[in-house]
Amino acid sequence: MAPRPLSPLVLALGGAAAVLGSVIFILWKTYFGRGRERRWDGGEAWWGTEPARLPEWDEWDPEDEADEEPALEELEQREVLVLGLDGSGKSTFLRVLAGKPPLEGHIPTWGFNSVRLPTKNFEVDLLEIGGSQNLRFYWKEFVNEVDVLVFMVDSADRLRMPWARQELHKLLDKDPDLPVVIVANKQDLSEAMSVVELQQELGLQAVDNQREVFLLAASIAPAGAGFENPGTVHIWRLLLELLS
Ligand SMILES: Nc1nc2c(ncn2[C@@H]2O[C@H](COP(=O)(O)OP(=O)(O)OP(=O)(O)O)[C@@H](O)[C@H]2O)c(=O)[nH]1
Ligand SMILES: [Mg+2]
Repeated sequence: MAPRPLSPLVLALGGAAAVLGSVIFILWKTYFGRGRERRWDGGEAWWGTEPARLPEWDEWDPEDEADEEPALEELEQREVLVLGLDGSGKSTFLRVLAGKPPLEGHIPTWGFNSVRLPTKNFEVDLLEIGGSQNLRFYWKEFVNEVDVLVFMVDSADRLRMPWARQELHKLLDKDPDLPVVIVANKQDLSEAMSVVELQQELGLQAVDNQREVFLLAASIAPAGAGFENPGTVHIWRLLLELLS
């Protein structure tokens, strides 16, 4: 059968997607500005619910970060890309880091979303690109631009775990040196997969063990009181460790 010409609607959507991709890319470049070489020396892959070499939860004092404040223009920049399927909790993570309460319900990100957080020695720019299917195509354009990738997973979304795995591996293949923090989010839900299950389901055993890949269990927006999973603070501490 002869190939059919693309319908005007498909062409229009394709054009819109291409324009959206360029807009995201230009905004990213404008917002974050400068290209920079990464500083990674490599390291060992590590698995578990607790990040290695991090201070204990109760040792963390947010005041520490504000002890000495160099002038803003002196601060170096670090870039963190936050990806993951739609509804996995990326916007919630950025909101909580920015000190805002999680939103009720899922409001999809139709483009990108960012937050800039100053620390003692550098500023951290976190960029979320929405996880809906039409935006996933653009993810790979950004992985070479950043210092760390956070890949958010809804641990209770068992049906779509193969999709999460596929997208994750595309990104891992795109940049073999990029440190990756995989967040096994929504551990507060009863149907959530454990990190051991996720290690299997996400195909992480196959990842080169010289690569820096971390898998952290978290409940970023816990539905109830009393949860004890490491959450946003632990992820943040690990990011600071990797970015230093
Ligand atoms: N139970 C539970 N719900 C969570 C958790 N984290 C986020 N959510 C909820 O999951 C839903 C989706 O969260 P978002 O942060 O909007 O997801 P997203 O990854 O930004 O989605 P897109 O922008 O569409 O890619 C919201 O209703 C959140 O409140 C968690 O740890 N536990
Ligand atoms: Mg979002």
